[in-house]
Amino acid sequence: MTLSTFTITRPDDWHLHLRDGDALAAVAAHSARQFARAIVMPNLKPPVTTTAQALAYRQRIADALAAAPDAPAFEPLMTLYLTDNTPPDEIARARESGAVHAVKLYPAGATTNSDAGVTDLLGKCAPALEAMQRAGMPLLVHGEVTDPAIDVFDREKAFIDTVMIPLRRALPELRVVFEHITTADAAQYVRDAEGPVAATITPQHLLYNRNAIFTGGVRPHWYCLPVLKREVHRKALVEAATSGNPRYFLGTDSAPHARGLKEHACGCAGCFTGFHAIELYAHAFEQAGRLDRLEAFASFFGADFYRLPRNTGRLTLLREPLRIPDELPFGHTTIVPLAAGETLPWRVAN
Ligand SMILES: NC(=O)N[C@@H](CC(=O)O)C(=O)O
Ligand SMILES: [Zn+2]
Ligand SMILES: [Zn+2]
Repeated sequence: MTLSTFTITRPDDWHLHLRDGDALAAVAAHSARQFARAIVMPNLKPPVTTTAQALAYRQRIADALAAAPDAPAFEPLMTLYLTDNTPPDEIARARESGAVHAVKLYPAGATTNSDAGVTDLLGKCAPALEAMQRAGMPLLVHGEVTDPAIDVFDREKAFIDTVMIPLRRALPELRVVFEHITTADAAQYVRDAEGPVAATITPQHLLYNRNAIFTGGVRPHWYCLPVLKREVHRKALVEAATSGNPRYFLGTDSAPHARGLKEHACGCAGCFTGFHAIELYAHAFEQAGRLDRLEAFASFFGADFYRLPRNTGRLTLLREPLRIPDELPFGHTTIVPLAAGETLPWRVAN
């Protein structure tokens, strides 16, 4: 039987870039329309490295939402940007604030606004990591090595071997989320590893393989990091996301960049899915014949990992075509959502 409506517990987004200023004002309400809460990434310029900065950023998000007409209630869950110099005290302050829910590792140079990131994780960050392990504060990981000698498609796998395994051997009780996994290797690592480890999976990595970046020409709106991989990896991610294993949960990695900075000689990495994320996931799960597993992936497993209550609100999807706009307003410019101009089979009911 083909469903015509589909209702789930209101989902959360466990990996979201909201940016700041005009960009924040342009994108925040899109996420609030779908999600009750989101883990908000700290890679602003300058990065959010202290609890005081995280609290100020949280207020700017609240202000942006208050200014947006009819944005539903939305709770930003804040994060800190780990640096070589993060003091253990800052972890204690973060925990006490009740507003900071995780600390993000960007290997220096790995991705957008990662210049202030970590150069030597166990060498420089051991005091902060030990404090996090004690406090039960999750470490969120952009899991790619930055060695230019390693092929860009192999950087996630190399990260598992050279960083993730030694990290988790040194700090076995540290809670770790392997963010935006893109390979069968990462899915398998997370499935089989001992201890408190989980992973987020984006809609683009469930729906597309790397051919999408090169279909008839170079397609910058499909370029994100970690870059899309081969079909065998996409299939493994679909298998993981729809498996019912609570270690895998929703994190869009919606990463807005102005149109002109994507369609550029050196285009920014990041797919903007904040407008239509849950519809993209619904499409991916339905294609896999597992729409019944969407709710736990989107609304239960992340909250459980973060030790937060599950949401009580609901979100209804209608089987009505959603044409993805060619572009959307973005401050003084525009932004192009992933798969602009295409049509999805589900859309969120108003
Ligand atoms: N995913 C991306 O391609 N880009 C993200 C950074 C990140 O999550 O790595 C961004 O902030 O633009
Ligand atoms: Zn990342
Ligand atoms: Zn991200």
